[in-house]
Amino acid sequence: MQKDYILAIDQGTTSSRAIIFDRDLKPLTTAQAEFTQHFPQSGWVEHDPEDLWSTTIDMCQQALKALDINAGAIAAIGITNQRETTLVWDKHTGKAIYPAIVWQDRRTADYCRDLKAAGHEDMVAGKTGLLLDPYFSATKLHWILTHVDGAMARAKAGDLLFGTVDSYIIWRLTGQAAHVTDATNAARTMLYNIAEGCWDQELLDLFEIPAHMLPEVKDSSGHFGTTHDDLFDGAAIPILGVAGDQQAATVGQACFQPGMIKSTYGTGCFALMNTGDKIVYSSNRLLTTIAYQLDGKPTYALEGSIFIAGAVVQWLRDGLKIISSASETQALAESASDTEQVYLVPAFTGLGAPYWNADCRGAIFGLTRNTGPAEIAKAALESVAYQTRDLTEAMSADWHNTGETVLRIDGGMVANNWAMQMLSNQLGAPVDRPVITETTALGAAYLAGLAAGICAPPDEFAASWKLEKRFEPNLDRDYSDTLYAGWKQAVARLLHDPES
Ligand SMILES: Nc1ncnc2c1ncn2[C@@H]1O[C@H](COP(=O)(O)OP(=O)(O)O)[C@@H](O)[C@H]1O
Ligand SMILES: O=P(O)(O)OC[C@H](O)CO
Repeated sequence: MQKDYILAIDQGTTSSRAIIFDRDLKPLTTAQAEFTQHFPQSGWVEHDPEDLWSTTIDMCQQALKALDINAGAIAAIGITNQRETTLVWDKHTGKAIYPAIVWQDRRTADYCRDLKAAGHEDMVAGKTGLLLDPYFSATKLHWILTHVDGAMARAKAGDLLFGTVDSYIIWRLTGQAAHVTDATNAARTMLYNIAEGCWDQELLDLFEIPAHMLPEVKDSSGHFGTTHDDLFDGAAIPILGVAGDQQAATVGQACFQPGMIKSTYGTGCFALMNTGDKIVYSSNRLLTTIAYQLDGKPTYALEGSIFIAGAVVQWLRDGLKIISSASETQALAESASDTEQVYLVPAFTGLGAPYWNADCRGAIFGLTRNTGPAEIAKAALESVAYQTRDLTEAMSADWHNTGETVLRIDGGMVANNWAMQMLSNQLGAPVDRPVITETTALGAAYLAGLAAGICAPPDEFAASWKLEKRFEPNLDRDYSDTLYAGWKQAVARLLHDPES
């Protein structure tokens, strides 16, 4: 049978998606299902592993049906996923021993504080490129092993396996045959030495993790396993591409040259700058990570992670109820008074890069009797631009790039022209929106297609990247800087900086 399609699985924080691409990487159909978020205690976020699996497999079946094709026509599967989220399962029964602890979960904040106080942060950061924060998998995995009855003993006996979401989905897709991950996902666990390209014994000792629970780490494009006969009418489909979702978006945006930046605006915002084969350690509280690994060679990136971007717009809709759909924010911002300068700092769950403060909470500054929904909506959109400028300023301080920086944007929020224009004004640089904004799935499909021999090498793929709209700065630079200074002051007040 002619194998004309690539199936990309995007297992995200709030939904699972399956997208089928043709051989030219044109998306043909998308199936998407949301699943329940569990918040058992303040600061805790969990997913039911069965939900992650069942929505994923159901969406694959639904996409095949929508396109009316047989699974046998799929040449390869590419997987991309919410990163850091931690699962532990029994290798004999396949059953997870605890819900998936989601990347947003802050339950290990005290443990991280203790490890910092004991002086481990420099060693951890030096090996992993990450900060000692609950965000990453290691402290979540330690929590499961030390809080679930008997878990540590079973792990030591070799009965339990650990994985990020990609590993868990592959384990199930392959009928429990493959326990693998890729280097980009491994780089988010805080157990992986990004310079040496291996799990690190000193880190495993620190977090008390038995090495044999860990998956084998592979290139982002290569053979991860083959789907089990029972799943797709007997078709054995090879899984040929895997990358964490922000890294997959970096690939989908063809940010293959050092200095290129992509920024994805979904629930949160994640900006990655390619730093080539150089590991750049941040002096400005950014993360160092692996952007992708091809032919055994890692390409590194600096990453800025903002926890709330599009979610602030959801809050306007579901919390404040001043809009009924996200797109209304554009007209509201356009109609807002020029003389009111309101700042909204959306620290609903603390602040991520470059502040890394888990304890602060959101605030609105500058309210007057004239402040209404339009000014609040404008301030919400502006907060996304200011937070991105925080990241790009930190990136330029870490990476002394002489060329012009262009930011490639994607994610649901980039549909908002007002917000993207504001972003360009704040950065004082062009902002490029591509024709395909489903770049995460595109990246996963490309990695799979590359290994399948269907897709062209990276330089040719990069040449096929298509611009839909470029936003250029159109506001006086001094005025933009004054607005940004106001934002910095608002954040300083929130963090109780005595200097503010
Ligand atoms: N026109 C718009 N203006 C502002 N925000 C938007 C707009 N359209 C979507 N969003 C925001 O984008 C987010 C959805 O983007 P998406 O990439 O699907 O996110 P995720 O993959 O994280 O669920 C939502 O938080 C939504 O509020
Ligand atoms: O699932 P998303 O798109 O919210 O992405 C989550 C990130 O991978 C967390 O690091």
